[in-house]
Amino acid sequence: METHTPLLKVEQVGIRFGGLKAVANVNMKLYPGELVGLIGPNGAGKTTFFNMLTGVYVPTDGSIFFKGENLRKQPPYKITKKGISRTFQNIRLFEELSVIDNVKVAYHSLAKHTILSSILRLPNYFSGEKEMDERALEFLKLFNLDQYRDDKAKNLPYGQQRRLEIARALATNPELLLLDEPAAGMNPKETEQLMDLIAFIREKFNLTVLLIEHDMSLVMGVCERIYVLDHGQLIAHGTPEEIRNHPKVIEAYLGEEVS
Ligand SMILES: Nc1ncnc2c1ncn2[C@@H]1O[C@H](COP(=O)(O)OP(=O)(O)OP(=O)(O)O)[C@@H](O)[C@H]1O
Repeated sequence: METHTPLLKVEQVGIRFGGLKAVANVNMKLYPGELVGLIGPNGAGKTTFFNMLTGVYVPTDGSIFFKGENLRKQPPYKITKKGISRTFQNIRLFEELSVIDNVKVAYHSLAKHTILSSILRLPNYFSGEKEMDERALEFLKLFNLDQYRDDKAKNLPYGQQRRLEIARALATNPELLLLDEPAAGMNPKETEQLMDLIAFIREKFNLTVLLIEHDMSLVMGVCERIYVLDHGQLIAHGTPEEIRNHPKVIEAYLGEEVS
């Protein structure tokens, strides 16, 4: 694995909010095709780390390289175009839009037709729209959401909304997919199906996936490697087996079940 060039290289990254060091000295390498977990107790800095990877926050220290390019001060939309896509811990769908439109908005910027041709309803507008409909529908089918295509996103059952968020994140053609607690609020069966789906889309779309999860047992089942944050610091990284038995991890999760 170490012989490949990393897709993502994070060097000594940190961020302060006033006096609070939310994340400090984090190093991480993700190689193409890996499914890697990022775990840690509440408030450990996991979401803040995602926010730095996606340009929502500019790190106070360190560098983030994606395909060799420094992402410093790149705005979120440019980072998305470069190939990093994410979902959020709290679902962020366009609630009033239909299920299919939630997917279509994600890749509207990649559409071939121009604004003028859509205003004038020129033929390439219709062929472009048709192509987008077909592509969006393919994503929906993959996620078993096609039967809901015209329903408002807010009317989907909770578990389906979570799946729709992932479908939308995929529609921007990412190479790196960041999933922030995708199974939050799901029942065990939905969670298991979701983990299978994540493993499947990783293969199908040649993705590298970084998965935030609070529940250790869940990440242990699907991830090849795991990074552990606690109080903003990386306290361990390794295989699930190494993490399971790591004294610092056990200490950080003291009082919680490490399965
Ligand atoms: N914009 C901000 N301003 C001030 N403090 C912040 C900001 N964003 C995050 N923090 C703080 O940074 C720390 C890390 O928070 P973060 O949400 O990244 O943790 P987390 O590991 O994702 O937690 P959880 O598992 O509960 O989601 C917390 O103390 C949080 O209050």
